[in-house]
Amino acid sequence: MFAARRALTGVAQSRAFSASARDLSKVTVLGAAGGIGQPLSLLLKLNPRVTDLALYDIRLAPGVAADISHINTKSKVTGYDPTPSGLAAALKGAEIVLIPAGVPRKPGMTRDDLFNTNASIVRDLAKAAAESAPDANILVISNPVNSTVPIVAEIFKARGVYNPKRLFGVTTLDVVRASRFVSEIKNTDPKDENITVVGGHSGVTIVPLFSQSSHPDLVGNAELLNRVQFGGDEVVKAKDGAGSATLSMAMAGARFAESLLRAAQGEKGVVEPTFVDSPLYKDQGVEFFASKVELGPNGVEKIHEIGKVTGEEQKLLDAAIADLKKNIEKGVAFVAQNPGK
Ligand SMILES: NC(=O)C1=CN([C@@H]2O[C@H](COP(=O)(O)OP(=O)(O)OC[C@H]3O[C@@H](n4cnc5c(N)ncnc54)[C@H](O)[C@@H]3O)[C@@H](O)[C@H]2O)C=CC1
Ligand SMILES: O=C([O-])CC(=O)C(=O)O
Repeated sequence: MFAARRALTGVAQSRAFSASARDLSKVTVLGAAGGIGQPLSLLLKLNPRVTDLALYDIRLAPGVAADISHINTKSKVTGYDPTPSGLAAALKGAEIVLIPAGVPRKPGMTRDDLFNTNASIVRDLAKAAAESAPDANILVISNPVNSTVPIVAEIFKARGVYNPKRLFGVTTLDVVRASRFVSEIKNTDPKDENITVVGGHSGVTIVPLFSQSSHPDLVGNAELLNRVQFGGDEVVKAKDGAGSATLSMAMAGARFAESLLRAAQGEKGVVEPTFVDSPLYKDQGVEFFASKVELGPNGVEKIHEIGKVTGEEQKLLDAAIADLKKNIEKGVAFVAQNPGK
């Protein structure tokens, strides 16, 4: 009788837990006062799936939070002070942690030129996340993504809390751009253009697979390929020293967070492109790779195969793999040589 009651209580408790876990979604933004952080936080405040929005930055997060908190949606918004305890409190209980902290490019720079500054920023934030939110989905936006994602992985591994299903490099902007650029050429609605983009998030590591779209004739369109691979440069140039893409990136980051929340709340078949710990090219020494990933309550549910590609696309993939390997190794070596405090 006692055992039966205990068993029943157990069921009731786990139901209660999953019900409340469904209802409560804390999302934390690290770097929330920046060019991406502010509009991203705004979009998250407009998302009814987010119940608790935690904003952290080394400057201005309480101000941004005060501003956003006046928006008449239900979620609670809290801005945290730039202290270790502020950071820990921002992270505690988070289901999703988005990291757009770090410096952006100026004209003439590559994303890799940001490595020296951003690697240590991401490393230190990852340490705090491993400590205070080890089970959260970590979404890395800070560049160079091809290297900052391995940095987070190494930090989590060193602390024994690495879960490859919950670490994501955000490459959504590459598919957002690809669908928009194709729609401009084809005079279609970009929402109908599903362009698969695989690889990583810089230059030649960004590989659109037009042969798998409804416009296979676009394979070999050098101008379009260049625009997709170097779309970020277009914005850096136009902003003329004042930074890189922020608004389109905020939209892409908010879309990815929304997809994760939908999947966590039980929706099936939610697929997003993302840079994850992936088996696809491990035999070639590439530990992380962006491809279509089905999301689920545990994060990564299924990593899609690349599928059929043309000879031309295979050449692009080969070039991407060579660069990716170096970018990933650079992140891993950084943590080994600079473990920090
Ligand atoms: N994954 C992607 O597709 C994209 C990535 N990015 C990258 O996102 C990053 C941020 O770009 P923006 O928002 O334009 O830069 P930003 O300079 O406007 O904002 C960065 C924010 O990070 C904050 N920050 C710096 N160190 C921090 C720390 N230790 N803890 C918390 N916050 C910290 C700064 O105070 C600032 O508010 C850059 O590295 C950029 O290259 C940008 C566009 C697309
Ligand atoms: O180009 C940059 O430096 C920012 C970025 O990652 C993008 O816009 O795709």
